[in-house]
Amino acid sequence: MNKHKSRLFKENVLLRCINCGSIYEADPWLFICPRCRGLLEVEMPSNIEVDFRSIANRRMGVWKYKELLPLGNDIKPITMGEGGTPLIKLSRVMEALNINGIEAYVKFEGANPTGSFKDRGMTVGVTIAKYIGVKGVIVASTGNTAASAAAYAARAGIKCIVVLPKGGVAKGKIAQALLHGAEVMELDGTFDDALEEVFMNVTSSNSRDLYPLNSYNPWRLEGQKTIAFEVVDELGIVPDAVIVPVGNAGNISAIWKGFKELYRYGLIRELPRMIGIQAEGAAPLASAWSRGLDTPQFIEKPMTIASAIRIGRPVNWMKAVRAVRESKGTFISVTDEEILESIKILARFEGIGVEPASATTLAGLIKAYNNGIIERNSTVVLIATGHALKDPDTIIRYSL
Ligand SMILES: Cc1ncc(COP(=O)(O)O)c(C=O)c1O
Ligand SMILES: N[C@@H](CCOP(=O)(O)O)C(=O)O
Repeated sequence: MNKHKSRLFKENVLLRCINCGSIYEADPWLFICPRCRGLLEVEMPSNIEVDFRSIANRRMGVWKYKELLPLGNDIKPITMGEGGTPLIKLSRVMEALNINGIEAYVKFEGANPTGSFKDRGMTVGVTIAKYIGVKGVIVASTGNTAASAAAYAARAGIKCIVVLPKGGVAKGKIAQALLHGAEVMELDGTFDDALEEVFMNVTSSNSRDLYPLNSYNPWRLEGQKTIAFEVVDELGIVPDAVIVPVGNAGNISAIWKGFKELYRYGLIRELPRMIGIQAEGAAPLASAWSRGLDTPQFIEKPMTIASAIRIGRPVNWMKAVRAVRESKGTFISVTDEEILESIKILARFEGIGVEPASATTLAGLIKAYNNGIIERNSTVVLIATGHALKDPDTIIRYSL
């Protein structure tokens, strides 16, 4: 029997506060800077021995890039082969929309085991939860985080508690959480209220029975940065722009972190522009951006048909604003009508079925092209975050 437990984190992995820059030792339970209450981000070691060619024979997916993840090399992951999602070139859509001179791809995250990009984060987050020996995991959710946490917790043999905004979650996602045995609690209020409840409970309690896996947990976001790795690995170039739906704002931050790390390790020579898309009724970041404000104006009652991104107080707003600013990108808002139309276009012209939040990316591309934000001869990747089957009611209600 091996008496020495493998190290949870690689040597020289640290946590850095994104607000005051304080540095801390890697700690699975540290989420917020004790000095200034800013969010933390994982700082990877300054050099890493890996390049895309040396791992070319490995199976695609999150763990293909294990050298670029903070977990110790001997840690056994809780995995279902997540990641390695298709990168689908758009052709008929571009013709139909008369968008010329742009090469556009959809990174179809709906092909993950539970049908959304959250699986990339959960494989890392639940692996940590299992290693540290908690009884279970806890999340607030608009649905996909819940479905994913529930499935990975089931695979790890631990509990999962999900707190959902009552009436605010698409049916497919609630069904998944229940199917995988999660304890589902509904709260009268918004997702933001639910997240605050979970956050306050976890941080104010001394108990370490339940491990929180929302995106204020910087370790979970490490799994999501592999979207950037896969895009470069498969395309063979760095796209000019990456278009990402923005809700709690963790994913755009994680993807940008992934690109920056590739750059820092000398694996790429350019960086893409990050374009974050919000739905008009839930656009604290896009509306602040368009007014030239530094901080978002939070929305008490966010409203959009895209329930996954019906979020008024994005917990990762500071990371996301930094990603967009550093990358010389932008935030854009799109209407519900534009979202519905984009679902239909992707489905009819390319056979790609996405949930409403994901369709913001095509709506955003159309706007960005029409406004000259994306120039001719650009290569653009749209991150289609979740599968159409997540939200069948919207498809039927709007006769899509
Ligand atoms: C399908 C889907 N797309 C986009 C998002 C937005 O991602 P983020 O919260 O990381 O901004 C979410 C969840 O928030 C989601 O479930
Ligand atoms: N859309 C999300 C909202 C929660 O985001 P998280 O990244 O903080 O978990 C969901 O699916 O619940």
